[in-house]
Parts: sequence; C-alpha cells; structure tokens
Amino acid sequence: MAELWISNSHAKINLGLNVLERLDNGYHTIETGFCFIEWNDRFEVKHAPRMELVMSDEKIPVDDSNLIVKAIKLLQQEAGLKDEFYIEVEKNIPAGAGLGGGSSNAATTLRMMNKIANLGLNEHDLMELGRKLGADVPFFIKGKPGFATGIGEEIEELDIQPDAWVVTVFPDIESSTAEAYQFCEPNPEPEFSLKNVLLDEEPEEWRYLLMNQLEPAVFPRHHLVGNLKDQLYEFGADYASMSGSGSSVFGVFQQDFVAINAYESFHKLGFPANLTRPKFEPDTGIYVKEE
Ligand SMILES: C[C@](O)(CO)[C@H](O)COP(=O)(O)OP(=O)(O)OC[C@H]1O[C@@H](n2ccc(N)nc2=O)[C@H](O)[C@@H]1O
Ligand SMILES: Nc1ncnc2c1ncn2[C@@H]1O[C@H](COP(=O)(O)OP(=O)(O)OP(=O)(O)O)[C@@H](O)[C@H]1O
Repeated sequence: MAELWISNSHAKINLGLNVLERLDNGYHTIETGFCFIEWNDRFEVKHAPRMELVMSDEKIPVDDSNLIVKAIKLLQQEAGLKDEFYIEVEKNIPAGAGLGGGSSNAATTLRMMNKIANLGLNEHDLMELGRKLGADVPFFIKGKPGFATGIGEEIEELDIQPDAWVVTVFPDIESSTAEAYQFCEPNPEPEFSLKNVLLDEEPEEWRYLLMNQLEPAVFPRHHLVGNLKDQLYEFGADYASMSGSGSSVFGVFQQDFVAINAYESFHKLGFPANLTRPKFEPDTGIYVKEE
C-alpha cells in the first residue's frame, strides 16, 4: 500500500515592521513580530516514479520559479535527496498578499521531504537551507510566533500570538515585495522598542506605538490597501495594519462580535477575508495515511 503524507502550510502576518537599513546587496535589515492566522494551504505528498507538482491555483507557475520546486532542488543539491514525489497543493493563501504563502510552502516542502525521505536534518539545518530560499522561510520552519531581526531570518521565539481576534482582508491586488522595499525609507532609530510594545502593551495602544514602515511605500501605488486599513478601524478594530509588503491588511479586535461583524462585512463587499481565533496555534504536524 502507498503512503500518503499530509501537512498544513500556514500564513503569517507581521505585527509591526521597522526597516532599519538598506544593505549593499539590496536587502534591508528589519525587525518585525511574526504570528499566524488560520489561513492555510494543504500538502499531499506520495512517492512517485518522477517529480510532479500540481497546484489548485493555476495562476501560480509550477516551473523552476515555484518555491516548492526550488526547495526540492536545494534538497537534491545540498542534502542528498534522491526520492521522487507527486506533490499536490490545495492553495488557499493568496499570492503576493504579504501573508508569506510562498515562503510557507518552501518551509513545508523542506520539513516534509526531510521526514519522508529520512534526510536526518535538524531544525537548525532546515533553517539554514530555508534562508537560501527567502528571508521569511526560517520563521515558517520554526513554526512558532516570534520576533525577527537581521533580514527577517533571525528568529527569537516569543509568545506574541494575539489574545484577540484577527480579521485579515485580501484586496485582490498582488503587491511586489522587492518594490515595497525599494520605495521605503529606512529608519535606523525607531521611536519605540517594537519588542517591548508587543510584549507589554495592549492592542488598543498599538496604533500609537507600532508601524509597518512598508505602508508608505505601498499605499500611494495601491490606494485600496490604505482604504481597507481605514475601513478596519471604522469597523471597530483596536489595531489595523498592512501585513508584510502587502497587499493584505488585518485588524486586531478584542470583542468577538465586532470582529465577526467586520469579517462578514468584508465578505459581503466581495473581498477574500479570514477570521482567526485568539491565541491561535498552527498545526504543522506531518501525518501519514495508507491509501
Ligand atoms: C515583507 C516580509 O514578508 C516581512 O516578513 C519579508 O521581509 C519578505 O520576505 P520574503 O518574501 O521571504 O523575501 P525574499 O524572497 O527573501 O526577498 C524578496 C525581495 O524583497 C527584498 N527584501 C526582502 C527582505 C528584506 N529583509 N529586505 C529586502 O529588501 C529584496 O529585494 C528581495 O529580492
Ligand atoms: N508555492 C508558491 N506559492 C505562492 N506563490 C509562489 C509560490 N512559488 C512562487 N511563488 C511566487 O511568489 C510570488 C509571491 O508570492 P507570496 O505568496 O510568497 O507573496 P507574499 O505573501 O507577498 O510573500 P511575503 O509576505 O513573504 O513577501 C508570487 O508572484 C508567486 O507567483
């Protein structure tokens, strides 16, 4: 009987994002809080005579530009992966949404292949491989909320998953990460310590203390993104922000009925939206089923 391996690939949001410095290699040093939302892709993997990738979202190419293909190639080159797989991905996280969908898929691929093909890599090895695929990938390997520094790849695990409801809205616009960084203005000395704000202050204070410094680079080019952030406040959010390099925005709500009303209102307006429970914990387990 063939074994079918199953795992979730979760989305993230950024709680505050300070861009500190522009580096010579084009990257930027940042600090940001990472947490999870209840929006995930689902992987099904089995051994096969040759590698094949099928994604439910046909707009995402399944060629060498796909981060799943890149992760497989990296494992073949650097970790001795020889097995071939059929990989099917139910793609729910929108692409170019600032929710880390591609990076999360890369991390899920590394974690699953390591287990299924018995490559013997530990978390540190997987994070080292992950950083070669993207700045966000090490966070997804860790699979725990945390505070990120460096180019976003140095992760300190911290319990910053909001004890509040989170409503995430995708404006149906793809926002380029490279462009957002290119047009942002780094600030090496942020006014407040992002880490202390996340640990010590309540979400209703965050709007005065936290900032996503990529917003001024994205809002002028995508007005809808800024408008949806304003709308989250109008619907009663205690805190609202763009996630990562956009285009998604999210609101943090202390009261469940206010959050549910906001979530349903965005749905009625036709925007893909998501509602995440307080203190949500992602399930990153890898499960096997006999077929
Ligand atoms: C916006 C965030 O999602 C916030 O978590 C991340 O910083 C982006 O992470 P990512 O999508 O994994 O980014 P990568 O795939 O490594 O980089 C895409 C492009 O974004 C820019 N980039 C990314 C990360 C960073 N710290 N500085 C940058 O300037 C670079 O131009 C890079 O070519
Ligand atoms: N497996 C994948 N899933 C989604 N997008 C992928 C994948 N592989 C490559 N891509 C490409 O990556 C680009 C960005 O997608 P992604 O969903 O990672 O963006 P994002 O959520 O803005 O990322 P981040 O928050 O890390 O900046 C898209 O143009 C998409 O075509």
